[in-house]
Amino acid sequence: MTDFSFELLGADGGARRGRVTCAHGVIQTPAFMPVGTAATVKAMLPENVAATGAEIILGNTYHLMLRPGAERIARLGGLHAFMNWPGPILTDSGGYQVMSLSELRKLDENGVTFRSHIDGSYHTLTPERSMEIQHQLGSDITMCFDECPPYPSEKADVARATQLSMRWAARSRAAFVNRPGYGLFGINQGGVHEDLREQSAQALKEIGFDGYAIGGLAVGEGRALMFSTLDFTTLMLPTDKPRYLMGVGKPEDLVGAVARGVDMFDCVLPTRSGRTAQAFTRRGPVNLKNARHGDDPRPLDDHCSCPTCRNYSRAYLNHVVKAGEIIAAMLLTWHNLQYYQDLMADIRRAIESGTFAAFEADFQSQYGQGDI
Ligand SMILES: O=c1[nH]cnc2cc3nc(NCCN4CCOCC4)[nH]c3cc12
Ligand SMILES: [Zn+2]
Repeated sequence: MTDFSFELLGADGGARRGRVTCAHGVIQTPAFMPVGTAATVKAMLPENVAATGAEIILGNTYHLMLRPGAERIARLGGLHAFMNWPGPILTDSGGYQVMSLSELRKLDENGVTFRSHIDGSYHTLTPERSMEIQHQLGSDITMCFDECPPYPSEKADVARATQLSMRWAARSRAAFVNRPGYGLFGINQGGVHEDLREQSAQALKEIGFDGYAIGGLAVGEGRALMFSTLDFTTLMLPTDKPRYLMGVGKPEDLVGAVARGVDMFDCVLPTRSGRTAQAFTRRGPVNLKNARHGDDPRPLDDHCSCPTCRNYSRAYLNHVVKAGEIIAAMLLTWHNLQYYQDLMADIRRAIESGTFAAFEADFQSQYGQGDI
């Protein structure tokens, strides 16, 4: 079995072109990970997720530990077999979703005790239990257990959460089952504060990880503050390891974050929007509920090769959206995932050819135009 590795293949300004190798395959970076929360990328068959060009998907520990249970998935052969996704899987640690989804009971040095949003049962997540669950799922990339402070927060509380997260990072590292091909990523915290980000980066580098995520962002701080925080944070992280910006984001966020040295992304936006009638196109988002599409025979995006754009008109999409038909979620989700993967492929090609700055300028001029 090959070891977990990251190769930096090239750079163009701050943008990097790389390749991650892990147990279940190779990931070209910059990469976007579709979110497969409850062992499914909603409204998509796994083979069709792969057809969009996605090479790695994200699974949520919080959801899977509550239902159907990590031990059950392990008994059934692990998450790859269970959900029929043979490629790489990254799982989050569960911490962030406990804070945003469960009826939080208590957070202390040991971990978090909470009630399930599904049936009210009590559960505890600690760094050790999170590592055990992610091991049972068989994730190629395991995330450290951390605490993501809300925004805005007093700097003192960001410092407290950051220092706790660094102690939890050490416990995560100690509990992680080392296997060739399987990696553990640390998560940099510190809010929007350069000194706290530096302390966190130092702590993580001393422990040593296979990749470094940037947490604590995309929590309401806004794009300008996210980008200004990235401007100094990515430079603190090792250049020879992947950098993963958690929960991001909109197409404009992806392009701007790649320019600032980010290699990996995940976000529910393309799939969630697919279920709420929003489609992404190279000229910006389009709401298919809008009556103006009712007689429009054109495809969503005549530059897109997905089945939705090859076979259906905007008029049809408007109809099935208004009728609440299941195919609406299928077609719009597929298109959105294809749009995100095509954007990442264009970004990778631009970095390879040393034209990323021109690509970014062209993207910004087109994307903001609004729909045709
Ligand atoms: O520090 C973090 N640690 C561990 N997981 C995270 C996940 C995160 N996800 C976001 N933002 C998600 C924003 N989404 C945008 C689309 O709509 C849903 C929310 N920020 C995040 C920060 C962290
Ligand atoms: Zn399409």
